[in-house]
Amino acid sequence: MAEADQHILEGLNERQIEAVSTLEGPVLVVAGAGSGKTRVLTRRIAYLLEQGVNPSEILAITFTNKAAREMVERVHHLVGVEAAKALWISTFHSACSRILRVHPELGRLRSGFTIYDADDARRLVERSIRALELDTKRFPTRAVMAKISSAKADLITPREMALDAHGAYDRLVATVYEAYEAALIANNAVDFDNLVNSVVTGLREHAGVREYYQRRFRYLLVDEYQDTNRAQNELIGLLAEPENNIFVVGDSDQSIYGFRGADLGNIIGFANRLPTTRTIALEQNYRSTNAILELANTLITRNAVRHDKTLWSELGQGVSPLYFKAQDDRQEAEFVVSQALTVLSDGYSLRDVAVIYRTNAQSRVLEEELSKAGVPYRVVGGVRFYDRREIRDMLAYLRILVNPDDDVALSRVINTPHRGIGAGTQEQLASAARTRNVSMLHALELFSTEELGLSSRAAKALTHFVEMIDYLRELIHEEAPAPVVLDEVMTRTEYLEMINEEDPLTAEGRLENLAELRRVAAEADSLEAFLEQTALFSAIDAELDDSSMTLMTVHMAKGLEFPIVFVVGLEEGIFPHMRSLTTPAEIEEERRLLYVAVTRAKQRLLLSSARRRSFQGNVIYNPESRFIGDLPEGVYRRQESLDYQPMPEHESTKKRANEPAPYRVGDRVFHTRYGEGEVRAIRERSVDREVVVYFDAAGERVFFGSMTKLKLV
Ligand SMILES: Nc1ncnc2c1ncn2[C@@H]1O[C@H](COP(=O)(O)OP(=O)(O)OP(=O)(O)O)[C@@H](O)[C@H]1O
Ligand SMILES: [Mg+2]
Repeated sequence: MAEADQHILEGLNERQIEAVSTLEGPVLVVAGAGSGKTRVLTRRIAYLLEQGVNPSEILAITFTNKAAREMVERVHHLVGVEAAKALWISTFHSACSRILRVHPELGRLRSGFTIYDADDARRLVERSIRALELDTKRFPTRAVMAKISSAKADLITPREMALDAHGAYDRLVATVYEAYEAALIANNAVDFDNLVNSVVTGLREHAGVREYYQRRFRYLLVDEYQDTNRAQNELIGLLAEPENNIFVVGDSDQSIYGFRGADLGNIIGFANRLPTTRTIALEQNYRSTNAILELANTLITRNAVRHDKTLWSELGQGVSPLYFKAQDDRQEAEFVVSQALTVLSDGYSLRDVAVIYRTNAQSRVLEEELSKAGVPYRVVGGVRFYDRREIRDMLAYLRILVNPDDDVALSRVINTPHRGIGAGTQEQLASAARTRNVSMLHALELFSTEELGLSSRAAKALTHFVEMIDYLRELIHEEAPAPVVLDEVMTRTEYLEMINEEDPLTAEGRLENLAELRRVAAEADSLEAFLEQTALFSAIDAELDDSSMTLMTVHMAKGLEFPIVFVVGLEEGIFPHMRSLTTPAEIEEERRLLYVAVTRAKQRLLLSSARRRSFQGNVIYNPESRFIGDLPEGVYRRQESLDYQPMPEHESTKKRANEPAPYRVGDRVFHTRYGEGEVRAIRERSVDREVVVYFDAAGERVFFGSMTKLKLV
């Protein structure tokens, strides 16, 4: 064996070496958590390069951008920076968007197309529902979107959906789907699902392009294969032909994206579809102590639908997992804080600690307790940077400049800041554009405002707006750098003034965010590259700070590992989640989620639940999670505190709410921002009070808790 080989194969067991060095034909690695699947995949890339494979012939797919970047780094480490640069290591979404940038025709797109994220897509679906004059109560956007998205995961077209429809409702959903797809094309945009789907359908239709990519990507590698959907699997299958040098790793016990259309059949049927497959199983776990693995193994064997495998490790027995049953969510958070501080004194750092929960909403109480104790933390996937309003507004402006057909972006900012283009005018413009089959901005450029049937008052504002956009677009033609364009947008649109005037309290933070955006823009090669990067940014990408503790959902934690792991909120209705209690299959997916969570832990695992917690403004009592009941006492230690004084915070808000409200329904009130209005309803909630006011100028608003800004008139 050459010396370089040894270096690359060093620190791998025999079966891992087999997985790394079997280069020709399909290879399937099925193995439990922490058995080195990702390590093997990374080493295999290095090995391929070492065997003389050209970096540009390799396409490796990971599940998050963060995982992709980590892998680039590891490969960089193993084979040097030049080779690492030429490789395609990316998520399905970024690989497909890269292909579409070069071949937009695959998705019936034109260059400069926009990638719509979930929020953009929602707006467009809603608009399609309205355009078809369907009742938005019977066709709630979210429900319709879910149906469309799951159809797309299975590569089902609107036509096929209509043919398969059982009953009128489903047929109408298919019509919305069709209208939505048409609107995407008209806006020169793709949503996340279509990134993959359009490449698959496009490659099927365009033999030339298909053969090009098949020749180009001679070696394909996929991590977390158990979570691929049908469309993603088709893509891989298509690209791998005819040589089928395709290497996939996965663990069916960690399949947790069923709700998004992931298909376990992909991994189970892999060897059947490709009969020359070499299947390799790994059993040794290199991540966790045996105490943690025992708990994980006992838990997952309760699932009926699975292949039996048992993980073991040579890392010793270790500390037995601890389960703490708190009186309420605040005490649970205090437990996390105090335990985290204890492990610090054992020589760990906060970076070694992760708190994992089932739903994002659970982070709030934890965050409050951590801030109170002065413990630095980072929430992965909370209100994400790119979801903040000022960031989305700026990006919408930039998108219009690059893609004037992007009506969703245009609608977002046409009247932000306020420039007298109200909802009525926008509706009028949208429908005039629709009948002329052009985008809203083009309608304004091609037709006079009279022709479009717009009022003369609106006409002036609109002309002004178009002039401004034209001016800014000049910058794009001159290929001005992204931060320059961004600066011009902020000043020309008077956006900064708006922020300053709107709310002095939050202005500072928002200006900081915009400065941060400018910094990111400065690092991008071009404005297009910048927009693409922001569209594909996933929550997990937030850089992990060296000295803070990490808070995140189970879905975000997949593939990661931490010395100390807390799994909180082990209650019926939370974990398992209340939306997943109906079928055994749903419960099994919840159990796999918990399995993923606990197998992130290397040395210490701490589980907890609360008898009582505040939830969406109410106090709820949940029984202990059935998953705790799955575990025999032997695999964990149990702790409960009975002498705890519950919920001081909640009591105080309650008291405030119990004081009589200073006004009654029907009273006239004044608000500094909205002016005068009438109190329409006062609702006492267990922890707070809700006041509904109908303002003469601003319409209905709802206020919570302290209402210092409302004065009786
Ligand atoms: N042969 C080995 N010797 C020593 N450490 C190893 C070996 N194989 C893997 N490891 C280490 O074990 C840990 C788990 O490996 P890795 O993350 O690749 O597992 P995985 O199978 O991808 O897990 P998951 O299913 O959670 O994604 C890592 O820290 C890795 O570096
Ligand atoms: Mg992995």
